[in-house]
Amino acid sequence: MSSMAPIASQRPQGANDAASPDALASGLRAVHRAASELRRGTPILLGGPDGTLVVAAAETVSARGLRELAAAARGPAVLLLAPVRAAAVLQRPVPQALGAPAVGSAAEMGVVALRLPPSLLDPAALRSLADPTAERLLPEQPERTATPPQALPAIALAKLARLLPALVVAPAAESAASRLDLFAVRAADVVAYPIDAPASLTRVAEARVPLEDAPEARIIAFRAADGGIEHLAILVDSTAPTPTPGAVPLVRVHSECFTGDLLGSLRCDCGPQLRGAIKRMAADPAGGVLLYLAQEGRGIGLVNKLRAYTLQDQGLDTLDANRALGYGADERNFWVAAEMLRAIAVPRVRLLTNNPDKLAGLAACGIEVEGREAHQFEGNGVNDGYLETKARRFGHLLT
Ligand SMILES: Nc1nc2c(ncn2[C@@H]2O[C@H](COP(=O)(O)OP(=O)(O)OP(=O)(O)O)[C@@H](O)[C@H]2O)c(=O)[nH]1
Ligand SMILES: [Zn+2]
Repeated sequence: MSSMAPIASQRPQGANDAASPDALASGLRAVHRAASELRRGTPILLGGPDGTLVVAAAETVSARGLRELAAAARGPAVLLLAPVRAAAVLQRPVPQALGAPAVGSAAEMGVVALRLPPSLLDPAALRSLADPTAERLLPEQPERTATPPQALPAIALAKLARLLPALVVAPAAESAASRLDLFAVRAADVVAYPIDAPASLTRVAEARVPLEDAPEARIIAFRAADGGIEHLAILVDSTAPTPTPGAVPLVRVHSECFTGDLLGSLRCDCGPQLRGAIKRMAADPAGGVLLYLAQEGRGIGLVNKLRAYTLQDQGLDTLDANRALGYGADERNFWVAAEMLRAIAVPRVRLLTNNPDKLAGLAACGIEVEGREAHQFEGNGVNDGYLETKARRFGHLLT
């Protein structure tokens, strides 16, 4: 495949199939730009079939952003929160259906709207409502109200921006976009993003990078049309005495973990899994491929992972900490991995993992998973509870 050709070989059903490559790229770019606006505290417009919302992130919005939001609105602002966070803010128990939803189930998603009295339309109060690690006494309690249209895509956009899924929104006035120079994005592009972004990957660079445990390793970088962070494929040639090139390779799908991979954090098992996978691939007669995906913190981003760690120090486990922030237990999908494997002509794999969702996820994306090899490391005294939670609540396979 030419290095600049898009990899959109097998776009899944449900994506915007009629879209030309140009339309696809402009939709992706618009989502990425809207996410950046939210990250810097600026409101955006989110347009859908039932009208347009003006949207700002509770975590980042400034007093100026709130004034811009009010100027663009034709109705009162409400706060959108994920159901588990809303239940905490309202000081009510999490509804039964949400107490123990299956990982990745529809019950994990959802959105609740709260009316915002004027005393809470203030950046510090909004941050406190959004962030369970930054709670403080508020002058008033918000009340539940009707959920506006486009609430779900709005929450999805906050998650793509790796912000807390907590948004101040209001119905937008007709002329808001032109009058106030706010960036506008279509809800349909936000919804299609998780599938369209992997379909737009291109190979952008490749180099030989000898590694301590794999002297012949090569790294290939892939970039999506949104301009986001690149994903990497690390090709590990076999150093076994009798290599069998062409045999089904060992593949590890590894989500980035700054703390574990780079700093040697003892909270997780990512560092040993990363280095251990490369060592194992080099020793395997078939060699291997390690896909290093820009999906820090199971897709919630480093900042939210640090917040999740604070909640874990207060007694929650890794799964409930994600949910308390308003995120699902695992926000990843593995389309990116499948597209990268297709691009390097590896349609069949032996997968190095304990995670049954990775096996199912890759298979659902068209990769033939010929077998699984366990990739288990002993606890280190700090991560024992984390490993136990992965086995008990995420269903990780122990052998
Ligand atoms: N949100 C969150 N993410 C975490 C936590 N601990 C580790 N991670 C992230 O989890 C990801 C690591 O998961 P993977 O190495 O793909 O492993 P896995 O899903 O456990 O499956 P295996 O293939 O069996 O290792 C990385 O992105 C880490 O940053 C945590 O407590 N909270
Ligand atoms: Zn980790």
